[in-house]
Amino acid sequence: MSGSRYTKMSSQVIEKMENELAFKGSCQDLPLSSSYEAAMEALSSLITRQKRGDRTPVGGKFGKLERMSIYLRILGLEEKISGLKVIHVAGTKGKGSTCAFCEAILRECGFRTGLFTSPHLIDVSERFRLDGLDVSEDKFLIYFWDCWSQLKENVSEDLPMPPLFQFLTILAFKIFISEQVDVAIIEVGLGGKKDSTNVIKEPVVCGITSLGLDHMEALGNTLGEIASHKAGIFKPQIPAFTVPQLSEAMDVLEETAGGLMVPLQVAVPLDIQRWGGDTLSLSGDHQLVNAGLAVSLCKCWLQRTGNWEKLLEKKQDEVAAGLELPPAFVRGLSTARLSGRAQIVHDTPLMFNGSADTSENSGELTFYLDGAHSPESMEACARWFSGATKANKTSTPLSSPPSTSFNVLNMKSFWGNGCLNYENDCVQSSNKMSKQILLFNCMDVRDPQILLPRLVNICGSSGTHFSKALFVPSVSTYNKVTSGTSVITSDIPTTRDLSWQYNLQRIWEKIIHGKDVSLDKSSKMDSVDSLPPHELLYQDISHCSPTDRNFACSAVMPSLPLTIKWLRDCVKENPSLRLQVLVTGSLHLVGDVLKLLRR
Ligand SMILES: Nc1ncnc2c1ncn2[C@@H]1O[C@H](COP(=O)(O)OP(=O)(O)OP(=O)(O)O)[C@@H](O)[C@H]1O
Ligand SMILES: [Mg+2]
Ligand SMILES: [Mg+2]
Repeated sequence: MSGSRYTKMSSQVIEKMENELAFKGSCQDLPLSSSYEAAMEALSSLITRQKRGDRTPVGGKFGKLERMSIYLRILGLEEKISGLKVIHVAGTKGKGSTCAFCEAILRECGFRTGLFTSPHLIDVSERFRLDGLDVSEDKFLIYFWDCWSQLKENVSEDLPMPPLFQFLTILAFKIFISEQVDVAIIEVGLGGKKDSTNVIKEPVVCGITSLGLDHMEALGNTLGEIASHKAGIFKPQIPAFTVPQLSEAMDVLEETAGGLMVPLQVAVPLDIQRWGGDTLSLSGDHQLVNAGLAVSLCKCWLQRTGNWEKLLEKKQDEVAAGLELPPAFVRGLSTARLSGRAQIVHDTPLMFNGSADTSENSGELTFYLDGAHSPESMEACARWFSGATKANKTSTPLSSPPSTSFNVLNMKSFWGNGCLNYENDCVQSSNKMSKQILLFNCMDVRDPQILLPRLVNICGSSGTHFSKALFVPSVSTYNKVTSGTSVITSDIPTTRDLSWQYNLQRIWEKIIHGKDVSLDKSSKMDSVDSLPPHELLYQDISHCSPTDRNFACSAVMPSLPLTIKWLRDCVKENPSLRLQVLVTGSLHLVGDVLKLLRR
């Protein structure tokens, strides 16, 4: 175990460089067809056309977990998985965040970490992190093609290639085992009992995050049924933690735990007054619940692997000085990151070092990105957005944003508690006219009749009102796995069907006007002329009229790249404007926006 990573830094750095070189060497031997794009093509071929909730087996005579075991055996991984010291996390909402907190905490404690989360936003490699960083392309390619070719050699009618998520799970195990991580933090894909990740037989500890109604087509219609799927990750006598739940869910968790002699405890949400840090790196009140769970999971993991006492020995002074948590925990909770969840991106022509300041000639454009797509998460998202835009109005604490993986000139991006700006920006901001804009899309399996009113009501109850809503199709789809370098064109496909977006708009207008409004629109758009005039954004809500052809409260936008350009042009044209754009409803949409802002 590399418990004292920091003291051995120099030799480890050398070793790492040697490894990377060795990797590069072996990559050069890969045939051209084994490039990253080819890997994406291969992955895309694993996407099953099966509708969610359709339970007919997608191939072969074996059950899903049975197949997982066979694949792992083919790859020689089955035995080795038991050597991984796993934290396994299921739940409806907060899995990724909880896992990200756990990863950062244990890395700060000095361990080599592996983190497997889903879904990804921009590039599939985001799903696999080693020591807090997305797996490098070189390593990804080696492990990917290794798994791919071995499985391809062994497929048969009874045992076809695994579907996408199963393959990605196998790949995660392959990477973490080969890279000899000290801890593997594994997020369940869907449910628990039947999830591909549930081949883990003896995790160190299990976590169940907030439970709610989602994926009912696969998991059942009641909270109890859903809880029963999630509790399917419990293993005999292995400790488990959850968060405060409704009794309908908690009863089922307790019952399942009882049957397996699982000691199940409820982790208390983090007390922000007493935790010893400044701000959590992931914002929103709901993150206190996730952080509390992560603290319990990590503490348990450290105890069960014999490292808790060691950690206390080293840091006893600080802990004795009255801090609630060991300093490594505080550092982890203050730095964990997960893109597209309550993420703020300041899209200005300013550079990070502030040297190219042209903002006086331009308005401000800030994106608030949150991939919420279920009713509960939409509420959490609404509360966060209201709070974050308010915090900005009163120009509260000014601190430097944490560093980010983005390194682009015209974008500042960070994860924070609504503390948006550097000092200079706040002064400039004070005389700008703020407008809150919604940029929304959701998949047609979601119910916008629930999502949109929730968003409007929660925001409204804290005084946040959207002056406009823009409905736009996402660029990426479920049919293709793309890489971060894949091109997003601004062309509008002539055949694009926007009827779903018009449907969203109709629901929106009904919420705003309190009655049905008839829309006389063709559901196809094929020209840039279809973009609304910039004035749409300047008018205030009192000018909105359901009879106005341009629907002043909302607009359907023909393409996302054009929408971003349109927003940028709007603020360029109007220096006194400050647009705060909430992007939500779909992780695809959020990922696409992030991708477009990066360049
Ligand atoms: N504890 C929570 N309670 C309610 N909503 C939450 C909670 N944690 C996160 N969310 C909301 O859910 C969204 C997704 O968060 P996160 O990625 O942590 O969850 P997840 O369980 O991994 O979700 P997914 O189903 O997308 O994999 C966040 O953007 C936020 O809006
Ligand atoms: Mg989910
Ligand atoms: Mg997730």
